[in-house]
Amino acid sequence: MKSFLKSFIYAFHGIWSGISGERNLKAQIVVALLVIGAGFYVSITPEEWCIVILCIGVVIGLELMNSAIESLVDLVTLERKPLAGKIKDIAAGAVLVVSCMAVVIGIIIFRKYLL
Ligand SMILES: Nc1ncnc2c1ncn2[C@@H]1O[C@H](COP(=O)(O)OP(=O)(O)OP(=O)(O)O)[C@@H](O)[C@H]1O
Repeated sequence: MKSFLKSFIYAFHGIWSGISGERNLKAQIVVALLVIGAGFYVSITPEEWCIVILCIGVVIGLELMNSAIESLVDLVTLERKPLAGKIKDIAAGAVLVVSCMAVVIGIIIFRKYLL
């Protein structure tokens, strides 16, 4: 039980260091808060809330993973190497794919309330 609690504390510490160190993550959290505010404002349905929360979680979770991969690459080498750049670019690309998907889903959900 104690180690379970410790893993939670380490995970929260990881989330906090990701947020405090990464500009992109801060921006994504601001956008997520705006979307949540908009959701309350236009009273989206429970099903729409599930989709919105899932999108926010996936984008922020993947961004945290991207930060971890960037840190790992920097730990392995701080020299400019094509493979290091490629790894960082692929990880950033994964965030971009999911972010675009979240934007499209957001437009589909909020469109009917805005029109
Ligand atoms: N070690 C490296 N070797 C080659 N290219 C790199 C390396 N590190 C980063 N890059 C390239 O720079 C892009 C941005 O990387 P990153 O966000 O880590 O910033 P940085 O270039 O290390 O500088 P900073 O951390 O100051 O923003 C990567 O997506 C990659 O294309």
